[in-house]
Amino acid sequence: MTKLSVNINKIATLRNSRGGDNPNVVKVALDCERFGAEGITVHPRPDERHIRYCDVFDLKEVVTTEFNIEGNPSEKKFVELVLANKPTQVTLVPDALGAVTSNAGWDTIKHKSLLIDLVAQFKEAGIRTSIFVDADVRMVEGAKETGTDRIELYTEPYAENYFKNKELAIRDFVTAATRANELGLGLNAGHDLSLDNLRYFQQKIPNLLEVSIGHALICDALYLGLENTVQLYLRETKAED
Ligand SMILES: CC(=O)[C@@H](O)[C@H](O)COP(=O)(O)O
Ligand SMILES: NCC(=O)COP(=O)(O)O
Repeated sequence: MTKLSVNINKIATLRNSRGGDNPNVVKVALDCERFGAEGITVHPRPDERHIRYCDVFDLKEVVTTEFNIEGNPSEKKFVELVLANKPTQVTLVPDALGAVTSNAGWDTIKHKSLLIDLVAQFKEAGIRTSIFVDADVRMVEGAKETGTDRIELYTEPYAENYFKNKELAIRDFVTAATRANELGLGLNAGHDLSLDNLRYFQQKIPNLLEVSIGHALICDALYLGLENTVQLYLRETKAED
């Protein structure tokens, strides 16, 4: 069954825009859990444009579902933050410093030794590991070599092509997911998933354990309300054929 992890980055974006504490990210996280969210995801970036490092400590104290921290482990401060908070899962993302948002998965072949060391460090601390990868079988196989528990398929290319040709848009993701299943890798997915494209994705992708969704969900909540929106997304993650 695919779990829904709500990414609350954009709540922090709104909070930071006025320098105060409204909306309060801890309250929103707890409300999302109360509305049915099966996880909370945050992505503290080095410039703290939205989620701040201090938010992670506050959230760790109260989140009772799966807590997923995403970020670039090339930043020593990020590694220290994760080890200090010991979330359910850490998702390693190769973001360039000035990137507007995450826009690519790891080259798990080129960065194999770095990833092996990082995965070992986090697993030794009892933290489940996930590596953000493109829907590329070579990158999936490279991820397996790192010892990671899971991969997260970067789904922006799927979302971008969904309305043009959904069968074509999903093709590489089914191939990559099938290979991950064969290798015994747990399978997550995220980036630009939405109420439009989520049901088809989760129905076609074998053994999808988790989707982490933020931007579209928070945008939808502006019109549909947060409780209703969380439950609409939950329904899409559980929809049978
Ligand atoms: C890794 C990924 O695709 C997203 O989880 C990312 O967290 C989005 O980051 P922004 O919210 O900063 O766009
Ligand atoms: N890992 C994907 C995530 O957490 C949220 O991505 P998005 O839905 O904000 O694009």
